[in-house]
Amino acid sequence: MDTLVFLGTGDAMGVPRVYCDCDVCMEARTTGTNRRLRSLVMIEGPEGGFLIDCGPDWRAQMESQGLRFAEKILVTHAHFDHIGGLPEWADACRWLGRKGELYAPQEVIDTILKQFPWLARHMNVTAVDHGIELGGWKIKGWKVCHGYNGFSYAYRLEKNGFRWVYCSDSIGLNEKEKKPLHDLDLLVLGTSFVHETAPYESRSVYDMREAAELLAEVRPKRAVYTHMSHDVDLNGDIPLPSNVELARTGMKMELA
Ligand SMILES: Nc1ccn([C@@H]2O[C@H](COP(=O)(O)O)[C@@H](O)[C@H]2O)c(=O)n1
Repeated sequence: MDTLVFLGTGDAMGVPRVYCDCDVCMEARTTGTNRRLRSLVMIEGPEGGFLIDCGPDWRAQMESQGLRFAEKILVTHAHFDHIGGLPEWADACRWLGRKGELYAPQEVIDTILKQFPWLARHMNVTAVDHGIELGGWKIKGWKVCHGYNGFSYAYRLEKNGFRWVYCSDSIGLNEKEKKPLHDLDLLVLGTSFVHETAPYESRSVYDMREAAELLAEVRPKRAVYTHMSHDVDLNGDIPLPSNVELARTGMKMELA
């Protein structure tokens, strides 16, 4: 059986935010329930495992699991909070004398290699625009609106009849972008805020009110929210649809 492990559940700045003394950030610094590294998940299973994304907390996330090597990483988009750990991964590949396998859509690969041109010396890079199979999962990606910050990709994964989507960075999806979100056993959705009050045109990720509307439309059996900022207090009483839970650092779920 495959397991999904949430190694990072935070937004681009993580929790606590360096500059912030709010209650959630202070709690994150002390007891730590709200301590959140940048969003990254690991899929583990008998046919092999892989990571989705490789943000700047990748090193700490590997250490937290006692992992010494990541062989395969699938990337959603080329923003710092999702690719900032790639140079450290490349260094690990170099010093271990092993090639990593990096997977992403071609336009994402182009941006990554422009920013970190030496990566290609230490890893094989594969475009996934026509789909890919990893760990026995049939995976199809599609481009999703990331609002003010441009675009990201979401991935739909299917194996042994279990269907789930990882969509960490999106907002205001149109009908075409929503289509692969139907008939899901699990939707992992990024929701940076409970209720984000910034002007819509300055925003880049769903908030939890908008996410509830999306879920009412696409009706996954279950949903997990991730990519959460310091607006989200895991000790608080956040109104959520009955089939939704909030991801916690280190949380594991069976994908069956
Ligand atoms: N072209 C860009 C634009 C933004 N970034 C980084 O992405 C993060 C955006 O945060 P979200 O709330 O939209 O997830 C932030 O770390 C920006 O610095 C980038 O790398 N490239």
